[in-house]
Formats: sequence, C-alpha cells, structure tokens
Amino acid sequence: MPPSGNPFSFSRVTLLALVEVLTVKKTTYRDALPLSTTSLVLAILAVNYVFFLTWKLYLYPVYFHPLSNFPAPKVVSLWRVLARFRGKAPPGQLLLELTERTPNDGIIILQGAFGTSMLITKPAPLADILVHHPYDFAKYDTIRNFLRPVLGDGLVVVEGEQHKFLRKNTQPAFKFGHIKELYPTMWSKAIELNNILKEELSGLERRGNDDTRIEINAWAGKVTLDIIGIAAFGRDFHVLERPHHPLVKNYADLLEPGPAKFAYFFFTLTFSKKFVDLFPWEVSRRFNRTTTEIRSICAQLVRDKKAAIERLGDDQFDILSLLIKSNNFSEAELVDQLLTFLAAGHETTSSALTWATYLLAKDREMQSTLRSELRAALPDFPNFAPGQDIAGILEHLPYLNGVMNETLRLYPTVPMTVRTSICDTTVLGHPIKKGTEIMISPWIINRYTRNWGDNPTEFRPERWIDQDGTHMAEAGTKRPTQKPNNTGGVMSNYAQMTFLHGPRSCIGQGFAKAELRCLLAAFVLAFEWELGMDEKDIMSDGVITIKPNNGMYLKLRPLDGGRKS
Ligand code: HEM
Repeated sequence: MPPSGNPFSFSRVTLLALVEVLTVKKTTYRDALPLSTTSLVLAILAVNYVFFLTWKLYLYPVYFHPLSNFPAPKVVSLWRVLARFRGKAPPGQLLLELTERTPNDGIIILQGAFGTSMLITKPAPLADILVHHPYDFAKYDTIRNFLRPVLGDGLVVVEGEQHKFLRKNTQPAFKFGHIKELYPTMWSKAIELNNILKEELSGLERRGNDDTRIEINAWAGKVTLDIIGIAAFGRDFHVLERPHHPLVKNYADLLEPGPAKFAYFFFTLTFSKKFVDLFPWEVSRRFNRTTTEIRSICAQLVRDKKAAIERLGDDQFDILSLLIKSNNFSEAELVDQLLTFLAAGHETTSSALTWATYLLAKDREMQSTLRSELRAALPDFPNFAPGQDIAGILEHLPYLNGVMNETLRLYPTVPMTVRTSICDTTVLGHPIKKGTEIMISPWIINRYTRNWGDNPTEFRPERWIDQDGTHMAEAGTKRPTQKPNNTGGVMSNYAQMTFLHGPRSCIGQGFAKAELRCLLAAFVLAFEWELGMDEKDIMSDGVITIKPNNGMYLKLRPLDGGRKS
C-alpha cells in the first residue's frame, strides 16, 4: 500500500468528471452551453486526465508525497531510469550511474510516475533498516505472490513471526560445523564436474567438431543442483551424469532471462498474477507448468524421505531430515521449505562461479597466480591425504578467498531488492510513513565510489588480503605473510551487500562460499581457459537473480593433475 496522502487516482478523476458534468448541466442554462452533452463529457474528461497526468508525473511525487519532506537529495528521474532499465545495461547499473552523479549521505529520494522510493547507498541507513529494526520492513505482497509458486511459503517469502520461527528452525542446518562436514561432498562433486567436462571436450574433439567451447553456466547450474540435492534432501540427483533430469529442464526454463520473462514479471507486479494468467500467453503457461512440476518433484522427495526415516531410522543431517525431526512442519510446509532451498541454493552459486570464470578468463595472470597458490596447497590434487582438512586448507588461502569475494562483490547474484515499511517508523531518526518503498541494491552499494574508493569496478582480489607480518620462505628469504580478510579493505561490512545483513540476510552464505571455494579451486587446477565469445556479447541479466544473458562460453585446456598436459 502506498503511503497515504494521494487523493487522486485514475478511477477517482473519472468519477469526478461525472460529478463535474452534472454540476455544469445543473448550473448552466441549456441555451448558454455551447457544447453537446457528449462533447462536454469528453472535454471534462480530457481536462481531468491532463490534470491527473501532471499530478501523477510531477506534482504528487515532487510536492505532496510524504518523502518530499525527507532530508535527502531528490531526483525526478525514476521513470527515465525504468524506461532504460532494459536497455544495454545490467539491472542496477543505471541507478548506480545516477547515484555516482548525485551527492548524497546514504539516501537518495527517487521521485517519479512509477512511484517514489528511497534508494539506499551507504552503510549507516543500511544498518538501520536491515539490522536495527528489520521487521518494520517487508517485501511487497506483489513480489511475494510472484515468488510463491517458485519458492513456496519458505524463508524468502514469509514475514514477521512466521519468518522468525522458520529462521530459528532452519539455522542449525547452516552451522559452521555442519558446512565443514559438507566440504568433502562438495569437493567430490567438483572433481566429478571436471572429469565430465574433460570427457565432453575429448568427445567434441573425437567427433571433429569445430566448436569445442564449453558453456560453463549450464554446467555450473548442474553441479550446484547436485550439491544442494545432497545437502537439502540427502539425495544425489546425479544431474551431472543425467543432464536431462526434469529439475534441470524446469529450472533452466524458469530462470532463462529474456524480454518475454521481463514483461511477464513487470505485468504481474503491476497488475496481479491472477489477472495476467487470464491471457493466453505462452510465457505464463510455461511459468505455471514448470513451477507445478518442480513442486510435485519436491513433494515426492519429501514423501520418500519420510518413508525412509520411518523404515530405517535416520542419522542424516540434511536440511529435510532436520526439519522432519523437529516435528514442526506439515508435509505441505516441508515442500515449501525445500522449494526455497532448491531454488535459492543453486542458481545463485552457479551464477557466482560463472562470473568468477569470466573474470579469470579476462586476466590470465590472475588465473595463474591462483593456480600457483592452489598447487602449493594441494600438491596431491585431485586427491587428499587421509584426514586432511579440506575446509581448513581452502578457507585460509588468501588468493582463492580474494578471487571469490571480489567476484561476489562485482557480480552480486541478487542485484536489487525492495522493501516497504509496514508501519510508521524511522530511518536514521527521521520519520517515514507506512508504505514507504525502500530500494536496496547490492549492485550499487558494492560498486559505489564513495564506498570503495577509486576504481571500484576494478577486479582486484588483493582487496581481500591482509599483509600480516613476514615469514621465512624458501632459501631463508623473508616473505610477507598473507591472510584473507572479510572486509575488502574498507571500513564497513555494509559496503559488501551481496548477501545483505541482519535477520533477513542470506542464510546460505557460508554454504555458498564453501561451495564456491571447492568448485573454483578444483576448476582452476584442472583447466586453463580463455573466453570463447566476444566480450561485448556478455552482459548480466535476469529478473530476480542475474546471469550472463548469452551464456558464458569458454575455451578450456585440460591440465594433468593440476599441471599442463
Ligand atoms: C552466491 C550465492 C548466493 C547469493 C549471492 C545469495 C544472496 C541472497 C540474498 C541477497 C538474499 C536476500 C534476498 C532478499 O531479502 O531480497 C538471500 C536470501 C536467502 N538465501 Fe541466498 N544467496 C546465495 C546462496 C544461497 C544458498 C546456497 C542458499 C541455501 C543453501 C541460500 C538460501 C537463502 C535463503 C533461504 C534466503 C532467505 C533468508 C531469509 O529471508 O531469512 N542462498 N540470498
């Protein structure tokens, strides 16, 4: 609901026109009126609509919206930004340019025909909204309704007390110790991916295929689906071996970016899903078919798991077992939670892995620096000595963590999220009305000069590495000791918003990072690569999450056991 204070809407000015016509007719002598009744109605409607447009496009946002009094710079350009939103720029980029142009202390008020909102650009208001009183803000009902068929009534979608309850009951599955136990599974899936890619390459060469490029984003999606299958359901979907698994097909269909998908999203949010579904539109039919199929696959998996627990007892610690054992969820609620983990837990990480391969393809020197660090740490690759602590090794490698964090900073998979205040509240001590729209864009915050200094868009893994004293290296020489840091070298944690912060932050952050470390490390040790497509064809795109709009084609050269073959 928009903040109160706007007395005019399209239907109201239309009704008002009727009242005006009646008043004119009643108060004017018949012969004194130089117009027929039809002309009078049309003339009054035209005047009212011109007034309404002026009111909606300019007068209301600039002078009458409650945010017009908020002490922050105002920019009347949201409608222009939206109009260009689907141009040749990734989601968030046009607002980033606007942010760079507008001197501000962390908040810019965007005024325009598509609504007035508060754009947050810096740490202080972010902390206030996301951490100090997070439950005063919620996702829009229209967005939650759009997400519900994909994610169920799971953690991403629910609000308030229901969210607190769910978060508390799912948090144990994401404890540090539990993620550590998942490292060997993630590692073996990473090795499986490498082996399959090597087979794929030699198959292409054997068949004399001219095009031996690999589209890495699709493979990244498969390996992360396999990993989340094991972590969430305790079940290996074997998607890597069976690329035509129905989950792959359905998620690929659902998440493929494109103009039709964007239009569907836009109309669903502007009107309602029920209304949009009334039209015979292929994209809406496909959306409904794929989400129904995914839900029925999840429901079957939940039934199988319950039966297995009853039959065999259960000593597993996958998310589903944990939720079943808590006895807090009905079968339908279990399906909802798993829909969330399945969707939120695989495309996000696969997109991050894809962007890491892109950034390293563009800088071969960084690729080989990372490879050297990994070779030194994992001399027996792809094997480990028995009992070797894979989590301990990977989490402490400075360059690996630097590449991962810098990729996550520059390509936050969720580039934009929107909240609305659900009660009258404050931001940085200033009152705001119920229904105020707040835009939080990790794309902007992670790339904004005022948060990251000069050259914020430069890929520099060293930002995430501290020089920590010196150590004795080979031949008695002293070398600086390097340690990964979690801030990127800037003063505030809130300058990195990829996973948000506070109780609505990504619950899977630790999981995603563990997975990225394994997949990236194994990939760098198994292949050398360069871009297999024109760089100008690469752009991040998507409706809720981003991925490259034309795929990410790489030319891979297999390495033998981490060495050149
Ligand atoms: C690189 C990988 C990932 C990124 C960038 C990412 C990012 C995010 C972001 C920005 C949010 C907040 C969305 C919003 O409120 O609008 C979120 C929420 C969430 N993410 Fe992730 N995510 C990633 C991986 C994962 C994984 C691997 C899982 C599960 C295994 C996961 C599960 C969730 C869940 C359940 C929520 C909702 C949390 C809540 O509202 O309490 N995510 N994620």
